[in-house]
Amino acid sequence: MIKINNIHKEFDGRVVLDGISGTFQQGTTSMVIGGSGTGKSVLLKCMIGILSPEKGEVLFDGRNMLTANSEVVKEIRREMGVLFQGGALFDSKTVLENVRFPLDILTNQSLAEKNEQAMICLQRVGLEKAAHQMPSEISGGMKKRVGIARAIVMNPKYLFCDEPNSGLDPLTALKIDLLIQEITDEFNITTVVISHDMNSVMRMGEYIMFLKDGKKVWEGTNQNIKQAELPALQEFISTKLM
Ligand SMILES: Nc1ncnc2c1ncn2[C@@H]1O[C@H](COP(=O)(O)OP(=O)(O)OP(=O)(O)O)[C@@H](O)[C@H]1O
Repeated sequence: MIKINNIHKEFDGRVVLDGISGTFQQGTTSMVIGGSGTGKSVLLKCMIGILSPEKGEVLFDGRNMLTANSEVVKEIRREMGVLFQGGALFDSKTVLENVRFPLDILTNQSLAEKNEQAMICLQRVGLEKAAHQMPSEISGGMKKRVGIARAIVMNPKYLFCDEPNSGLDPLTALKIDLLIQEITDEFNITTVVISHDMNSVMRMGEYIMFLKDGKKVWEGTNQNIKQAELPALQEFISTKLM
């Protein structure tokens, strides 16, 4: 479980996150949604430790990432998988080498062990046949799946996905959503997804946090989001479903 408490983040005196709190449960796909520039990516970066908020707590099963000693921070980082927007693959590495990369830098395993683990993850996302291809030779949806395989190669307890569907056609987007949900269930991961895509929100949002102007203005589930009476949320839903 990840709990965030009262997260504040400013850039040059401009408040971008204004006291965000919420709980992301284990084995659940949670979503952070909101319009452009409302602070979703900054929140994700504060949660994964790329940015430091001025105030607040980010608790990974009780361990506060912001005040923990460097050993604990390292331990939490090793338990995290991140799927970056656009996949963020290394163009000069093969698919297999991309997936193996976290093992290369974070473990002392032999090459054979690392390749085996990377292949298991590639099989899990249905891409074992593409192992020796270069990223430039595969489609956008396949790149996302490689990104997912890389994000799970260290058996993460926490999975963060920044706009996993951006740039994909609806059918491929659906497949990526299902894959993220299946993996979350199968490995009992605490998954946090940032998305603009209302179809994804309706499919995956077991817990949804809606941000507006750096504030959490609503939280709920995909079961009750359409009944929410907040005008800003209704507007967001109606424009995204058009
Ligand atoms: N490193 C930074 N320095 C200064 N301002 C930043 C920085 N990163 C983000 N911001 C500002 O913080 C605000 C929130 O940005 P953020 O990227 O979190 O929005 P978002 O909700 O993810 O939007 P989008 O859906 O368009 O990606 C924006 O006004 C952005 O310009």
